[in-house]
Amino acid sequence: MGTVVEAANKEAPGSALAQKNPKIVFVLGGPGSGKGTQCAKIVEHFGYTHLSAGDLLRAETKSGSENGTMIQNMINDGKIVPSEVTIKLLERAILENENDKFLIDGFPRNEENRAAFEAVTNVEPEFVLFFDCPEEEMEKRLLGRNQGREDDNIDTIRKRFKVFLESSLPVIEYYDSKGKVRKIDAAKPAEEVFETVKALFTPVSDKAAA
Ligand SMILES: Nc1ncnc2c1ncn2[C@@H]1O[C@H](COP(=O)(O)OP(=O)(O)O)[C@@H](O)[C@H]1O
Ligand SMILES: Nc1ccn([C@@H]2O[C@H](COP(=O)(O)OP(=O)(O)O)[C@@H](O)[C@H]2O)c(=O)n1
Ligand SMILES: [Mg+2]
Repeated sequence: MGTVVEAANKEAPGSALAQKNPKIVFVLGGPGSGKGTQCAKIVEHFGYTHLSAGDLLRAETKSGSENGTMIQNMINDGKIVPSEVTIKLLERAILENENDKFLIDGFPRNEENRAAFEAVTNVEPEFVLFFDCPEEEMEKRLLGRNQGREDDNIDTIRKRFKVFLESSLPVIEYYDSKGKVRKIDAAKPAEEVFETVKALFTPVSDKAAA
């Protein structure tokens, strides 16, 4: 971890990303909690750009890049890809886009992700959406997802749940201690979940006017 963070610290103050200073919302929750589904709705209503770390990593495996095989193997085993790789993809996607509001879905997924991103960008998330959903509901959704994902099989799903509990929940706890977490009951139907989400993105002044 040291090397990524050290390198990033050197880069941080004048980096292109730090200069752009984008507005960022992290979207977290277990596999199958509905992150991608809710992000699509937020994009539609609130003009954010959705960046899914998993989608960026999957695209990279198909690009024939030197890291492709390593990324594919880690995804198939439910493991978290080294931060350096994921952050480069996120950084590029943010800089390529003229929008300055981003939903970063499925990142940071562990302490290394979190610390390295903070060091590179010097950017704090506005807040962190946490989709809270029971494991048995998430398992049911993942087994029914039908997006042709190689990691949506029961063996890999179990590994992903373990990684979520051991590595991702501590990141959520970290942001919770800073008062940044907006926890949402994600076990309800998607439209009902979005009603709660919507309230978080609607400015207080608009709510008063409505
Ligand atoms: N609230 C919900 N209730 C039931 N099914 C849902 C809900 N939200 C999403 N789904 C379905 O569950 C699966 C996983 O959702 P997805 O948004 O891909 O989750 P994530 O990105 O957190 O893994 C998809 O097939 C999606 O259509
Ligand atoms: N920050 C991240 C996000 C995803 N990933 C990898 O990509 C896989 C799929 O992530 P995803 O966010 O698309 O998965 P879901 O939570 O949407 O089901 C993860 O299980 C990890 O192997 C990662 O290594 N680091
Ligand atoms: Mg997803």
